[in-house]
Amino acid sequence: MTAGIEEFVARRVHPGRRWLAAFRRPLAWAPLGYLVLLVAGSVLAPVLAPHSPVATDLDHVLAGPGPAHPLGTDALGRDVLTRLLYGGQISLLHAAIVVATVIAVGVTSGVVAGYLGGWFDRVFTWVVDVLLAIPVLMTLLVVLAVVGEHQTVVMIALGVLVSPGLARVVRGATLAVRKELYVAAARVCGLPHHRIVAAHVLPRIAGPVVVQVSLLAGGALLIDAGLSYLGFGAPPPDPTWGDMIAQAAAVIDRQPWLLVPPGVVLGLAILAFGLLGDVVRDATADHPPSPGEVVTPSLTPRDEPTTALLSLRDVEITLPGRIVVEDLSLDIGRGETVALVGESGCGKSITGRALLDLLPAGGAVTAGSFRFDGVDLAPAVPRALRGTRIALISQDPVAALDPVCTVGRQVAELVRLRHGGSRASVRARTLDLLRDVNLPDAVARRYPHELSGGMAQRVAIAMALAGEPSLLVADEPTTALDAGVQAEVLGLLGTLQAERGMAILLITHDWSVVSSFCRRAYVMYAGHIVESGPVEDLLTQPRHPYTEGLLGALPRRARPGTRLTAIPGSVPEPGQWPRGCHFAPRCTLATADCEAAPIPVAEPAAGHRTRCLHHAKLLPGGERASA
Ligand SMILES: Nc1ncnc2c1ncn2[C@@H]1O[C@H](COP(=O)(O)OP(=O)(O)OP(=O)(O)O)[C@@H](O)[C@H]1O
Repeated sequence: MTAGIEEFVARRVHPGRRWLAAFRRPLAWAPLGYLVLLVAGSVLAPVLAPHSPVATDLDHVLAGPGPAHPLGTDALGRDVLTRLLYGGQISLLHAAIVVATVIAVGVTSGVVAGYLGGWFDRVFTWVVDVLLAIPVLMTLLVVLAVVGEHQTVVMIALGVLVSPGLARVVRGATLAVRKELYVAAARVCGLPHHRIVAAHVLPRIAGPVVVQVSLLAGGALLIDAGLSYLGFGAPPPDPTWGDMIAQAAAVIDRQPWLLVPPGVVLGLAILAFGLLGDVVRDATADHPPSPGEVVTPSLTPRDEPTTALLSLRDVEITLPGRIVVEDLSLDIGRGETVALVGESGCGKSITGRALLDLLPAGGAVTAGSFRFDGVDLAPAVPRALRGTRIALISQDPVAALDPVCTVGRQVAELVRLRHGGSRASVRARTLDLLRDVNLPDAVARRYPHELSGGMAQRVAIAMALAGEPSLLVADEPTTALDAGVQAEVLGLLGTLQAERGMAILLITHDWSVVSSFCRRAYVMYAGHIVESGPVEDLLTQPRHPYTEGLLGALPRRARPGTRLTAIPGSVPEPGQWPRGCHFAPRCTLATADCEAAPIPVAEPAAGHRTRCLHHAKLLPGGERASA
């Protein structure tokens, strides 16, 4: 495993186990236990309290702790312990109202802004900036002046005023999760947004949210006590902790002890919320991974073209400010495996993503036609097709899996979405899918970090198969795997394809994968398809100097004693392409004509097309052959 992958996996240790580990420490239980005690004491105050909270004992005014009054009495002879217990009812309820409001407003708006992005996010950021500039206490005093007698409204107002801080944290965390491949994979699989948020976003941002909320709860208790202290709290005679502190402060010279019980209870409650936040932060921090496993390979490629399933004609794909794919025409038959091959940066992945309407932000198909199963799909693929008729697997399967869900749950989620049915039937179908990709049932209980690269890719394939797609876009599905596992995964794809009659667009830069797995291939260079045809013809008789150059650089095709040839230069960036042939600046056959105007596509042999004016020179006996 490379350092990068280790690092990646380290971020993906399942949080459930971390939380269990974190709560094994006494430090974690102490604050939780204290808060549970406080809540229980307040709720059970009518049962536990030795006196009524308003009963006065004028014979024992400002008494210290004693048998009749374990924590003493206040200036009116009321039992301090009783008032502490009852006071918790109001103080904790107020804190709970603030927390509930903050969660409802802050978490909801933060998640929506982070997940949707775009104009909503821009408006959200602007509003949050404005709200953060408003002084909370000053505004609260205005609210108190207007609706001071309605304490619930005051607490809701406090929640709204402090929620922008949490909303900003939540937005940031959601933005990070939204960029994860498994969220893109869930979208590709057609999961609705609310399900993606519930299943994949919220569990990942739960840590920061709980930390923030626990700190806010402590802060809310403090503000509530402060308001009571200032006389804006619940009206007498109902006790609150803040009110008790205010009364104790008034007689501090006569009975300093009176300040201790409410001060300690309140102080410890605030400390407990803070410590709880620390525990949650530790629980959601990164930990080292468990080692993966190794699987063994076998290869059984299949490829039988039938009638056209997908046809692209003269397609142009634009990313912000530049065209990245131009004049692209491509056909894939039903059940056919077609390769899209070329150097890095030629536009292969962008083409594959356009088929699923998954272009980067600002990207669009800006010209051409796009037919799938006889239906014109331009300018974009309907979302309903994603994950059902057209599915995607990528080169980083672990990143496409949600690290906090078991494999079984992730596959089952898609099975339920696609086919519905009872719990038992979803489970049976899930296990069938895993068996189809040669994974044992036990894998359903594992988390993504417990899988080897090959196993993770099998799971990704199982998830892609859940919708029973007619076309699978496989974007470098074996690049991250070692040679043996690579062959095994390709073999599996071949078997599944033969069994299901599914077409595959295999995006790769590896000619050995092309030759062992596909019968037809499209060679892509700098946004153009420069050559296409049967793989055998491309390998034995390339009709474009770029294809020839790629093949000439393959070590296994070199004759002993001869030097490997490499194509000089590098692929030009979009926007820096020549007007005519994009390959001309690197081509040894190029003439002035090549750069003068766009090059028409020629078909020198049936089904074998090239975008080269000089393709005849590559034939045996041609200029290149005799050179
Ligand atoms: N998210 C993006 N934002 C801006 N430009 C992008 C983005 N993704 C790709 N591009 C650009 O689009 C062009 C084609 O990229 P693409 O990823 O399709 O190439 P590729 O042939 O698949 O290469 P690789 O095998 O390295 O993925 C490149 O110039 C690349 O810089």
